[in-house]
Amino acid sequence: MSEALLDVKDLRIDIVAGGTSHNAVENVSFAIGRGETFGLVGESGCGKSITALAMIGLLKPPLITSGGSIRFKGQNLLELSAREMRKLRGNRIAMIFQEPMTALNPLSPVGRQIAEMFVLHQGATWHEAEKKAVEALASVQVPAPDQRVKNYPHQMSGGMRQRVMIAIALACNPDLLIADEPTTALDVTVQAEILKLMQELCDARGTAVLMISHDLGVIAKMCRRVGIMYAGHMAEERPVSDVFRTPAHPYTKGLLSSLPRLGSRGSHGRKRLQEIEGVVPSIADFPAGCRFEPRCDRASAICVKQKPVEVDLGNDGFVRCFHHE
Ligand SMILES: Nc1ncnc2c1ncn2[C@@H]1O[C@H](COP(=O)(O)OP(=O)(O)OP(=O)(O)O)[C@@H](O)[C@H]1O
Repeated sequence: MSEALLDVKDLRIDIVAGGTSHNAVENVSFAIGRGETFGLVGESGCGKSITALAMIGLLKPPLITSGGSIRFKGQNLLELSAREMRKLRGNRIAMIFQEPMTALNPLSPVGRQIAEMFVLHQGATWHEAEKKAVEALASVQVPAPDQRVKNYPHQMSGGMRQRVMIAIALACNPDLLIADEPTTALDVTVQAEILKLMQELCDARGTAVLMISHDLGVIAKMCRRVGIMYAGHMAEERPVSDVFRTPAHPYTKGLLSSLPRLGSRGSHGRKRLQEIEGVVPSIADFPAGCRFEPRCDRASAICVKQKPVEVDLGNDGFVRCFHHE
């Protein structure tokens, strides 16, 4: 990859409270090229969302970034002031959350919330910004956008609200869009429409996407490369096609074998992972060695004692496992 747009190196996030500290994310590294769509996948609680929040400077105590770097266009975001980060957020890096209702302001018409982006980041007047908001709503295929701009979030369906979130996120043509489980709260047909829309808009604008999901199926459709997280570690990171053809980490194998077969569908990630025995350990109980060791059928003595390091698999991929395939 030529110089990456985003380059996360050895990111570490700890939970520090009441005089104790627990590690939540450790040694997480990945890079995203300009215009590339990268997927981050893993079970609930593995640290996907807090990794994303760290990238836009929205991590709040007790969570703190305690190591590593997040370089965006060469600049380490962890060194920026709150003011500098505010200028970047929503402008060059935007984020779409799982539940638009919590991200949107319930007391403000959606058009106003879109317009705010143009005023805040592009110096537009409110008059100009409100005109642009209608165009932005049309670009996410909301019918009668000139009327819909006056709606409050509760007057819209879940799918329409998520379209509004996409309009807000893409208003300033960001270089990077972080989409954290953007369709999990929606029903299947709407999910597919929203993902297609997001992909088309980002492709057309050359926007890079960090797509976060518990669903490897969604990632496979949208992304070229994927990072598979387990209990705050990156287990494997590779082109999606390689992961499907030759999964290297035992956890990845488990994830793949619990994907629903064609024609069946499970809507909850947790159910799909039933083929891997056991549950993700809680943060306070992370094993000292490999964090997947208690659930792993290939584990040996070294896995109990030592943390696996990155093993280069070629073709821009690595795995962290002593007994990888
Ligand atoms: N504010 C907080 N205080 C303490 N612990 C937190 C806080 N937010 C998240 N955590 C913990 O950090 C870990 C990682 O959470 P995170 O939300 O990133 O997981 P995730 O992989 O995105 O899962 P999900 O798909 O359910 O959102 C979890 O164990 C979670 O309980």
